[in-house]
Amino acid sequence: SVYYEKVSGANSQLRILTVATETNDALAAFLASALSCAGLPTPEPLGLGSDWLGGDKILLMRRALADVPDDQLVLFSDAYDAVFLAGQAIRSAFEASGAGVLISAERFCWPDQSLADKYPKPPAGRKTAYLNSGGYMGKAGELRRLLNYAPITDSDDDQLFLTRAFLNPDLRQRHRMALDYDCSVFQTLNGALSEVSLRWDDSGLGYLRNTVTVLSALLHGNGPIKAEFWRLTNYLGRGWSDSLGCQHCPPMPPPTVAQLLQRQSELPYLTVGVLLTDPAPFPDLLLARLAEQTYPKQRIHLRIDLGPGASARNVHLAVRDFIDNPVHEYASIVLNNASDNLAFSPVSARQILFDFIFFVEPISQLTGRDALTQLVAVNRSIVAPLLVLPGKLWSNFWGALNADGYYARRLLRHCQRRAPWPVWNVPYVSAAYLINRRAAQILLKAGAFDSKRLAASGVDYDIDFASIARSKNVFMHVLNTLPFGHLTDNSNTTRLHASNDLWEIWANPVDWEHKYMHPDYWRFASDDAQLGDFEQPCPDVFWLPLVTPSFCHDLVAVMESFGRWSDGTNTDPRLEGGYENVPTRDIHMRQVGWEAHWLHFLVKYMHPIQLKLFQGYSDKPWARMNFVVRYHPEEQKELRPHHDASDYTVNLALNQVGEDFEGGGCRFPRYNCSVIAPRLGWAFVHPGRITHLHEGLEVTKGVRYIFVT
Ligand SMILES: O=C(O)CCC(=O)C(=O)O
Ligand SMILES: [Fe+2]
Repeated sequence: SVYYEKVSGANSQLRILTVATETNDALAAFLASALSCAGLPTPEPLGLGSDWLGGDKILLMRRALADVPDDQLVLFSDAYDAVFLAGQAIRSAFEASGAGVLISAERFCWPDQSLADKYPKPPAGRKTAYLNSGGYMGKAGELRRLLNYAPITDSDDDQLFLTRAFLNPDLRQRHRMALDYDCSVFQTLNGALSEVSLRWDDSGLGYLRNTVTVLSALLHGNGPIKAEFWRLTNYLGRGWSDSLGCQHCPPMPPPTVAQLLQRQSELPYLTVGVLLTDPAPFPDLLLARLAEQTYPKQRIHLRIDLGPGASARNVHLAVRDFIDNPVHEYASIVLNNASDNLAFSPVSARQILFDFIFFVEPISQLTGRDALTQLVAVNRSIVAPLLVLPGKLWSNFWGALNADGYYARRLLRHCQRRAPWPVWNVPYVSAAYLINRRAAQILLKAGAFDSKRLAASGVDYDIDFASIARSKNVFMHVLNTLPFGHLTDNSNTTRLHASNDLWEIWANPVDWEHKYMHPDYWRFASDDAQLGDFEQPCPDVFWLPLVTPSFCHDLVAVMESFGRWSDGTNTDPRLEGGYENVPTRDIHMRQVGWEAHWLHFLVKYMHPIQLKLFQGYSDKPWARMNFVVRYHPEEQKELRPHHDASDYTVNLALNQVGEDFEGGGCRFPRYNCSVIAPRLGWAFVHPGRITHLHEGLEVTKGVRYIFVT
């Protein structure tokens, strides 16, 4: 898609010829750049649909020039790594050069280095001593004669062919061949990156300044610097304006949900592929957030791949729950329980029948409900919503690569800023991205989805995928129009427990809080809240909304699957003294490997509350005893009056009176007062000693779980 408005009509005084065997994003960028420059005609691609061979470039040009009038000015440029920066300047620069044929110059002698000392010396201060065949211009008659100076076959090297002509003094003189040492038309970038710099003009548009010579008209990303070249193009050719944002981007705002629903039957079909093949923190949130996307589900074919990396019980439960939920109304749902060791799910031909494929990896949490809608609206080959690991310098795109194709630098200059349609061409995206059908077909053909080839290569699949996309000129973009969501860190995600997300309290605190902190907790923890805001069911016993039902459910699941409840006698080998004065049937947090996590919880979430409830007790809380108690009429049904060995005790209800059990509660005899209707996910907090003797009341039916600390 080209969104440029043509600034002026074609210039009959110049024709631009290029060779392009296939259409791709690089060719589109080349064409679009010409359209964005005043005074340039639309480039004419030669050779579309044919196979690529070096000598073809010369042969195709000879053929194309055959019927062009002799005095027609013609510019040839490579198509896949070049963009125009200026239009009118080309003609004047050519005329000023006085050359019959002006040829692009670069810093490296290639492909035959032994020819280097045959070259004439460049003017003082110029390092572009050697010929580059990616760009040249001249009158058609002159070019035709030059290109026919010797026979060439399609497998010959075009640069060598032109080099030999240039190094022949007779030919050089006859055709008045000159290298563009000043880069006045042809700016080659290989080896010159440190000598060009991005500048901003008065209207905020980016342009490139060559610090040695001049402003050039045609930028050529020759050699192995493609990622740097495409990075620069984000800002050039009216690509970015400081005030207006992305200029390559569609001028309209994205469609609203209402508009979408109106034209639902015209909307493209999507395959959404959720790749739960690696450890997946918060799989339930991931799926729920996907289900909350505004893009109409009737246009989405959902495919979930479960791989060995996601073997955790909670992942399977989340997927089961999600698929069993009938409200989703997807066009189809397929669950693929991969038994083999696939690193990356293959894309089937069937999926490519649809207009787009959206890949979602286990570390993507798409909280922005319009993400899919906007990605579809920008319709790029590959486009990723910008996702960042909260509070960390880790994102799902990279701004630059090292020589091995791995991470070198994250940031583009402006990508962190939201503006109308900022779409950035980047050398690597991951975690969540939309691929349009045309790009998917190219990538499929190139083997990007071939898991056997990938496994044999031993390369990480994201690195492999991005490098294939780059090699095929399938551009990867990152979009930053909305807060689309965030990444999770799954590098230490455990799969050992019944409810692994509880263990994510350090690695992924944002989602942890979303899933596990009671939504009303924050009100009580805020600076405004005071002692008087806490309900007191009994004197100096304070109600506190602390955690969600999910927390309660998950913790009970962990305990029950662990299963080694104490026997309720006074002998307790888990304690230092081996003796428990007031035993309960319980499991300690330490036994399930979640003690440090809970102690962290106390410091992070109980400390602010403690400061309000017990003025002057400003030390960070710590607890020796952290355990879940199970009361059951036939096991332990009550607990005799006692004091706790604590300054204060937190007693958290993990299930619900009336539903899960009858009876129970906690009685404080000194006040003749009981907390008999514990609220799920709420804790009551009371002093442990002296005044707050307390007892656990009898459970008459069912099972009561509490978490005491
Ligand atoms: O059953 C209750 O709520 C009281 C539990 C208790 O006091 C304890 O475990 O120390
Ligand atoms: Fe107690």
